Amino acid sequence: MNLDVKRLSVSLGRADIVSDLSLKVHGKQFVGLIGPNGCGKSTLLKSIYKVIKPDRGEVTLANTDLIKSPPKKIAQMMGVVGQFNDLSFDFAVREMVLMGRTPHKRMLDADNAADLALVEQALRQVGMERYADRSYLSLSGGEKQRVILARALAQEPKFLVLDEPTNHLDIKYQLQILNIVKRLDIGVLAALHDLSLAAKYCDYLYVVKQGRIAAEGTPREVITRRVIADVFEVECETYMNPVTGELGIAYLTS
Ligand SMILES: Nc1ncnc2c1ncn2[C@@H]1O[C@H](COP(=O)(O)OP(=O)(O)OP(=O)(O)O)[C@@H](O)[C@H]1O
Repeated sequence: MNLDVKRLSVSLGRADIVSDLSLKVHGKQFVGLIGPNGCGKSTLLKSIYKVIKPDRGEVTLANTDLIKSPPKKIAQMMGVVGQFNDLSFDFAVREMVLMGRTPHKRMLDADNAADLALVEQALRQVGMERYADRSYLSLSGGEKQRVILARALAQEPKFLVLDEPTNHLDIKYQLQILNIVKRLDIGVLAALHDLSLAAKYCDYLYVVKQGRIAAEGTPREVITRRVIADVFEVECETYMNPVTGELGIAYLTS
């Protein structure tokens, strides 16, 4: 299932936040968006999952026009884990995750045993099965994040959009969540702040600067001294980690 964003522009208030931006996720690629605070990553993702209406451009997922399609049709294909997960009303954790099944149901359809089994499985995947009866609002930030991912997993998405999915998570759960997402073997577009995690998990990266793509390529192609200095205004050296064989980044700006 390919995601194709073509020449997308979004303005908020009077400011141009995303300008003529194009990107692609091919098939089951895990694609990362990296870039400094305020560069437009969330705005771009929100235009993809329909919270913001872009001024111009096209967004298609498997040839479905996401800008024109009804939200329910999109939710049958795409799961979303946004950046802020607070609610005005409280729900039990199990109810929250059950909401992931809604796009696959008709109005007034009751939840069935298969739905509940998917919910239990999703909660187990994120290590939250013991919290099923807890109130969602009583959870810590990291626990909420894992429940929101469980809701997206219960949705059985064919494509996932993640906005800083490891925000709030300790290192165990950062790795666990990204491993779960990677193993789903579906297309993923994720905004990530941690460049080492982006390098470890992403097949391809887009670097966003002031609402435009400043660089794109594999992690080794784009996480370079020059790009990091240009986009993040931080001096660094990159190296091959001798223990893991992965790309390492040593930050030198004091
Ligand atoms: N309603 C709005 N009116 C004007 N500007 C806005 C509005 N909403 C967001 N912005 C601005 O748009 C810019 C991009 O915000 P966005 O949340 O997309 O950035 P981001 O790259 O996701 O940042 P972060 O890494 O901090 O999450 C920011 O400068 C933000 O202040």
